[in-house]
Amino acid sequence: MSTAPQLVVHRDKELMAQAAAARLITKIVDAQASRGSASVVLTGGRNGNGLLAALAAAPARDAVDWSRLDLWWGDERFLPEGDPERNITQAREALLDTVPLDPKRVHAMPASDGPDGADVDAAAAAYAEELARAAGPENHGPVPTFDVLMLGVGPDTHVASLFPELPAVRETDRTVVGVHGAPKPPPTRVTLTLPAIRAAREVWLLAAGEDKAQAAAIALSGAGEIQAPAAGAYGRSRTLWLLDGAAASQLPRSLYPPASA
Ligand SMILES: O=C1O[C@H](COP(=O)(O)O)[C@@H](O)[C@H](O)[C@H]1O
Repeated sequence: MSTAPQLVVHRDKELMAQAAAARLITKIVDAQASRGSASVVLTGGRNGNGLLAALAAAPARDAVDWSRLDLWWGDERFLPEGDPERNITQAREALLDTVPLDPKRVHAMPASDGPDGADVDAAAAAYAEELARAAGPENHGPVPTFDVLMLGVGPDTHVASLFPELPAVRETDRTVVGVHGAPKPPPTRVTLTLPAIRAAREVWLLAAGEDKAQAAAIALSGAGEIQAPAAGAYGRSRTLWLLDGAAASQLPRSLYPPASA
């Protein structure tokens, strides 16, 4: 069942990143207190990396037990290990190299020079198996119940590497698929599918900047998920849109009324 989106609009993208980082720290600490460990799915893109950089700069980051955190990715650009355009390379630079993570709990999506070579579909299947191995009987299917799954929203409403009208966004069975011919470079990618995204307890969609305004308005105004993939991203218990004022500027008044004078 879908959870209705809740909106939080911050003044600007810096404040949004700082507030989202604070929110994430609290979620991780709470999950570790109640379940022993936490699992978070990271996103690439400007807003996702902004959040990680804000987290790296937050003194409260020391409240997290980094050794009891599983990190997964929502999507990856299918490029060689260490390529500066890979989402994990950017995440390492922004945060991961500065905190004491357990390397066994950092679940990178495969690279194009990994065990499956340039076969992106085999790489996607391998990641699906890794997720399935991590899922326990308490989970609802072949993916763990992630505590928080974050998604950047592209100006075309794409989330992860689910682009409008491409086959990946229509996938109802597999949890991870290879993407061929993405409109945003690089064309070859690996992505979680909507069913895998919806296994998360909380899904957070990050949208800051004027170039996200139209996408946010479309996705939050009842568009279909095939045309607007962000509209199909929701969590089991919560779906949270974290926006800045610029990204919220085209939302219908019923969703985001103008502040009273
Ligand atoms: O290519 C990608 O783009 C989206 C959105 O990125 P942004 O820079 O427009 O915020 C991102 O969420 C995704 O993970 C990434 O692979």
